[in-house]
Amino acid sequence: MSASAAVSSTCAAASSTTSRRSSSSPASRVQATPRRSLPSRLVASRTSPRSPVVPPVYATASAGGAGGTTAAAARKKLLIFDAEEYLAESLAKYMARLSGEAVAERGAFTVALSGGSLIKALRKLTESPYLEAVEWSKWHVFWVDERVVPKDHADSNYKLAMDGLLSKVPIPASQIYAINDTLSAEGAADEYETCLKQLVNDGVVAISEVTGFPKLDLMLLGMGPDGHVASLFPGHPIVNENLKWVSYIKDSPKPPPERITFTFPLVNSSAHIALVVTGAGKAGAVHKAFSDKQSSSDLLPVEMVSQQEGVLTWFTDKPAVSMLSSI
Ligand SMILES: O=C(O)[C@H](O)[C@@H](O)[C@H](O)[C@H](O)COP(=O)(O)O
Repeated sequence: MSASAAVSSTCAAASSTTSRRSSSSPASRVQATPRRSLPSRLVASRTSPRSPVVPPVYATASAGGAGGTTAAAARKKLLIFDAEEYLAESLAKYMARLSGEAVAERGAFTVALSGGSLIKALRKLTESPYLEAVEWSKWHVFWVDERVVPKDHADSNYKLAMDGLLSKVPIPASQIYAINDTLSAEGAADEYETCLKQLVNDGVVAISEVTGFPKLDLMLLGMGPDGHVASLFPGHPIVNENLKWVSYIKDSPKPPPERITFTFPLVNSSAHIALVVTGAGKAGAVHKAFSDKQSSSDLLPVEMVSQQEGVLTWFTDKPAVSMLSSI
């Protein structure tokens, strides 16, 4: 059995089996060097001697864009990096800062992962100084979207994250909320929502006073060339779901077809959202997302990412923004 399959925690089971699983998971077996509890401002200012953070070449709020309101635009930040290496370093620093702030404020850091290239971009978190400085024991990890496949399947976002990140940092296994891969897509989505409700009741997950939906500290999104985020695809009715926290699809245009996904009201209730978008294949969708000429009738899913509170930060590279004329 693979390392990722060995951790069989599901969202529903997590709260009742905390102590048993936390002592036996690959994640909890990681022997990090003794953690130095640094204030978040210090964590944020540290850089790795091997790969110094190189400032992004451009950073701004968009002139208009998704959501349309001036307030929403003012909370959008575009970071463009010369190399993926610098993006990864900056992303780790950003996450360490947010983690430090959330732990200081609420005693927990709630973060949702996507699949795809994002996980590779998180690799610096497994290295010094982040491995030692981040309070991993306070992390609660969710999936923005997940493919409905067994957890040890090559298509599983859980496996991807476990192999690339979660098996290398000491987050208690009971705080890693995988979907129940024995259920149908519908059943898994319902159970995941129930799990979130339980964690809201337990005070682990906050609730947005503005929207009434759960307010995770950080939502990490990738974007497809078609402008999809999570498993919210262009033209699919799921993008208009406004009641459920977690929903499902059985006809995803990106394989595999069956997935569960956070809905837009949940995504947009987050305290922070990071959109990690690299490569020339994404340039068209990035261009549309930053265009001033938007109409609500043809919004790409990425253009529907618009928080009620908090900041949306784009982590990009030059190829991804190559169609933005003002840069
Ligand atoms: O499970 C999934 O398919 C993802 O969550 C999906 O939303 C992904 O983030 C984008 O497709 C971007 O993927 P890339 O970064 O690999 O292009």
